[in-house]
Amino acid sequence: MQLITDEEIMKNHDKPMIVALGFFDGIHYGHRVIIEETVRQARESNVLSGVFTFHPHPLKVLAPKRAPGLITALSQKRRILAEMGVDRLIVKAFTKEFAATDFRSFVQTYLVQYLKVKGVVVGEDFRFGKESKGDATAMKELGEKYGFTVTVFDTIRVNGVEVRSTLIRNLILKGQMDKLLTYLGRPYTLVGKVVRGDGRGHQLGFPTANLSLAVDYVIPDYGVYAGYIIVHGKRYQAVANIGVRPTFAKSDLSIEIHILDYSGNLYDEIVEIELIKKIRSERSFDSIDELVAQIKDDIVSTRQILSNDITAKS
Ligand SMILES: Cc1cc2nc3c(=O)[nH]c(=O)nc-3n(C[C@H](O)[C@H](O)[C@H](O)COP(=O)(O)O)c2cc1C
Ligand SMILES: Nc1ncnc2c1ncn2[C@@H]1O[C@H](COP(=O)(O)OP(=O)(O)O)[C@@H](O)[C@H]1O
Repeated sequence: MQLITDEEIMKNHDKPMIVALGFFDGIHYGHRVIIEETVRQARESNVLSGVFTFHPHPLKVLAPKRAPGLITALSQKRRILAEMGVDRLIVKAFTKEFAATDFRSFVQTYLVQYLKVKGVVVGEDFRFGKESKGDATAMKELGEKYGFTVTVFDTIRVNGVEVRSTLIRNLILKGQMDKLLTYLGRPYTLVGKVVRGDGRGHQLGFPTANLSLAVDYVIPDYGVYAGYIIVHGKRYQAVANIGVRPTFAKSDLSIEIHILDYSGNLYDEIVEIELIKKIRSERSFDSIDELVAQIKDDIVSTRQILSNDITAKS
């Protein structure tokens, strides 16, 4: 998959393309339907398939206080889209200046003049251009004017529920990872770098890799989760504590992962954790012995949960 960013967008691309437009945070089940249709149409018409997205999240620029936590970092979107067979990922830097572009000139300049778009695929709630004045109806009119097709999808439902990024975010916030799988189509995954902590994990007998997150992710409900960690492309069973470690009178957010049946140095490695199921809430223990006994129990629960895990890849 070819990545096209800012300056490269403003060139004349000669190969025609059918493009899905949106921020696509999470690339959840609904997004996948839109993107799969884009790839299908492109193959049928023998043109390139593309996803046109923005970075960072528009609200991060326009109203930072209202910006939601992210479900996917750009690097994750990139990998998922490549796996889906998308030919081009176009990432437009979202700036205040760009946000002031009239929706007609966005279409005329970016889609028609530079990208030679033959078709556009969007969800019914897609809004674009200055003050979000452009919508699906406007896109259809512009399609007729410039000669590209416009496919508009109603919001996709699963089990009668509309799948939206907000729904996914709320399930993460509530720690409902198993329910989330239905709507996201894969486990919630966070990318980060392993940094040094207080060195207490080894003393407890359970070393924990401390994750410094790559982006402002949606932070799951504080607690202990069974899941996996991916290191150098290899997947290990793991148990994660997400919270503030009240036992040690700490208050900053920490994401700590103990990897089952593993020893090795992970400092400075970029790793990915997949959260499969919440085991319990984080709590304060009266003694280290009690915490250690509970961690042992958490590990037993983790093994049991992962032995029944439908996402386990053998
Ligand atoms: C499975 C697991 C569960 C944990 N649960 C809690 C908890 O409920 N409350 C708490 O204060 N610390 C808990 N911890 C401890 C901290 O997350 C952390 O491992 C410990 O403070 C060591 O920190 P360090 O890596 O910075 O040395 C848990 C650790 C693990 C591995
Ligand atoms: N099974 C394991 N799970 C997690 N980290 C491990 C494991 N074995 C070794 N390590 C290493 O130990 C480090 C964590 O040890 P710990 O005593 O908790 O120190 P810190 O407080 O710096 O995180 C990890 O960052 C990793 O490099």
